[in-house]
Amino acid sequence: MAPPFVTFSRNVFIPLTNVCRNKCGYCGFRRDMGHPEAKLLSPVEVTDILERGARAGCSEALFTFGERPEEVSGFMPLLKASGYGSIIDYLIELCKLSIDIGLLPHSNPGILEKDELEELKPYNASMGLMLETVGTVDAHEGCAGKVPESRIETIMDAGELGIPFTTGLLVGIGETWDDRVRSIRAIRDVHEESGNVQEVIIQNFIPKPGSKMASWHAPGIGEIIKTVSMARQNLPEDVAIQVSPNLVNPKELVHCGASDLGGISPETIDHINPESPWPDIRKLHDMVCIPLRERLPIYPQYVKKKWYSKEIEPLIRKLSDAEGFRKTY
Ligand SMILES: O=c1nc2n(C[C@H](O)[C@H](O)[C@H](O)CO)c3cc(O)ccc3cc-2c(=O)[nH]1
Ligand SMILES: C[C@H]1O[C@@H](n2cnc3c(N)ncnc32)[C@H](O)[C@@H]1O
Ligand code: MET
Ligand code: SF4
Repeated sequence: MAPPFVTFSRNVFIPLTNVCRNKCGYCGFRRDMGHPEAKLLSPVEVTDILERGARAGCSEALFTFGERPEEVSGFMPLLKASGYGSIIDYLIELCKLSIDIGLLPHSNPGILEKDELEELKPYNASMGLMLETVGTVDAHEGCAGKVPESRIETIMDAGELGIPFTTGLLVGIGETWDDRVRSIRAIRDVHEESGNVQEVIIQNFIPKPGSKMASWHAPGIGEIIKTVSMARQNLPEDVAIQVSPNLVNPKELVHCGASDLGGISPETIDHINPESPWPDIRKLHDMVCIPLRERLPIYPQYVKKKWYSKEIEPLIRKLSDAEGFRKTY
C-alpha cells in the first residue's frame, strides 16, 4: 500500500494580491480593499522572492491570489498604476520573469475563462484550482467563483488545452460525506475525459482568526484518513494524492493513498495557512519513513508526454533528470 517514494516540490509562494471578489467563510488570506494590509505585490517585490527561491534551489514559483480582484471597487486604479489592464496580463509578465530567473510557474488565480487559460499556458508548467466541494455550503454563500459547475468547467477547459492540472477538496467546510465522494468522482470524470489531472489535494480546513468560521473545529485525522482512502479508491492510479505536511501529519496518510506532499518552501511561508510552518525537508523523511523524491510542478508523466510549451522546455530540461524528477533523498 505504501508508495515506493513520496514526492514534493521546492517552491516559493507569491501571493500577488489578497484582494478577492469572493468571501469564503474559511479564508484568512483575503483583505477588503482599503484595509491597511490589502496589497498588490510590485515587480520589485516579486523579483526579490523569485531570486531568493532560485538561490535556495527551488524549481517552482507558486502564484496564487484573490480571484478576479478587478471586480472589487478601488482595485483597478491600483493595478493601472502598475501599468496593467488586468491581473492576468500582470501575471503573464511575472510568469515570464520567473522563467528568466529560473523557476517554473504554477498559477492558481481562481476560476478562469478558456481564453485566459490559453494565454497563460505557454508560461506555466502546470496550473491549479481547488474544486473545494460539489456540495452547497454556507462557507461559499455569495461567492460567484465557488460555484462547483464553474470550477469544473475551468478544469475541463484546462484539459482541452493540455495543461497539467492540480485540483482538490477542502475537507471540513460543512460538506457531507456524500459531497466528498461526488467531488472526487467529478474530478475522476474530468480526468477520464481529458487526462490532465496530475494530482488531487486533500486539504484539511484549519480555522482562521477573524474569518466567519474562526470558531469551527478542524477535521480530525480520522476524517482525513477516510477521505484520502476514498480518493485513492476512486481515482485512477496515475493521479497522485497530495496532503500538506504543514497542516496534517502525513505519517499514516502515506499508507492509505497519499504519495505527494506538495510545494514546500525554504524561503516563503504558506500565505493561506501562515500559522503552519513548513517542516524541515530533512525531517520530512523521518516523518514518513519512505524515500523522498523532489519533483517539478509538472509531474514526470507529463514531461514524458511533452505537455509543455517551447517557452519553458529549456528550463524543464535544465531542472529535471532523465526520468523527469530532480533528486532523491
Ligand atoms: O503552500 C500551499 N500551497 C498550495 N498549493 C501549491 C502546491 O502545493 C504545489 O504548488 C503544487 O503541488 C504544484 O507543484 C496549491 C496548488 C494548487 O494548484 C491549488 C491549491 C493549493 C493550495 C496550497 C496551499 O494552501 N498552500
Ligand atoms: C488555495 C486553497 O487554500 C485552501 N484554503 C483556503 N482557506 C483555507 C483554510 N482555512 N484552511 C485550509 N485550506 C484553506 C482552499 O482550498 C484554496 O483553494
Ligand atoms: N482565490 C483562489 C481560489 O480560492 C486561489 C486560492 S485562495 C488564495 O480558488
Ligand atoms: S479562498 Fe480564495 S476565493 Fe476564497 S476568499 Fe480566499 S482568496 Fe478569495
